[in-house]
Amino acid sequence: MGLMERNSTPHLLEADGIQLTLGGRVLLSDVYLRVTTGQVVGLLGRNGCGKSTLLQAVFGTQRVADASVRVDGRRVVPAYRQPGLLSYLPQVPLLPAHLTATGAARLLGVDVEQALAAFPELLEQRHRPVGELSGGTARLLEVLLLLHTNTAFSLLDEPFTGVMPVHIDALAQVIRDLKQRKGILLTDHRYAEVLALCDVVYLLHDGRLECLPDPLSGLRDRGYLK
Ligand SMILES: Nc1ncnc2c1ncn2[C@@H]1O[C@H](COP(=O)(O)OP(=O)(O)OP(=O)(O)O)[C@@H](O)[C@H]1O
Repeated sequence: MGLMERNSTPHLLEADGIQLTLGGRVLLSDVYLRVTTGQVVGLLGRNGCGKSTLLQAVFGTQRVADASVRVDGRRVVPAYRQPGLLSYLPQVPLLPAHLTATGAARLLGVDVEQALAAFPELLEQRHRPVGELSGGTARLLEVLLLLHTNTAFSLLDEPFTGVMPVHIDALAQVIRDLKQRKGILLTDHRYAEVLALCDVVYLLHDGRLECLPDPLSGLRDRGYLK
């Protein structure tokens, strides 16, 4: 039984003291990150600054010595092993080309009609292999399925990439609706969409993670936005 079935009380996901050197470069050195259920949290930073690596460190597929990832104060490393805790959407395509949306949803324990309800044209294609969908449509499908998994938290690496603007708006609304029952940590370079959607915004810079109290002016002051 997953965290979400046990009770409807809020949960807290924390990553703390994540230090990582890759290829001789200190990538993550001073990281504290928290996400609660009911929140959408954004993670921003330049290309190559380590956002994907940080998501993988939280999920547990990137091994980090002495990583402290906690749920409700209890250490869970690797976190992916904890049933009902995390779903993770990597930056690269996730679903095998031969799988249909219906088949993928079944594997993930997701109700496909519910997951795709806001996108009728995608729902109509639920019996087609993913490999026959356009790149942006396949990405949208992956994001929707991962969001609808029965986990307390979802980690999404670039959910908006390749998705057309009108669908990004609808997807943002799905995320807003779903945060009633889960916490969502996402990274994306679509800053306007991220700022409009997120309750909390972190900036990763030179290995340090900074929570921006006023994201718009914080990003402008640091030269990330004009
Ligand atoms: N196994 C590895 N060995 C050495 N360097 C690595 C390894 N994996 C990733 N890197 C490097 O770590 C850095 C961070 O990569 P990462 O994908 O986490 O960045 P990112 O912030 O998600 O970037 P983007 O916004 O471009 O997706 C990059 O410079 C990358 O080349």
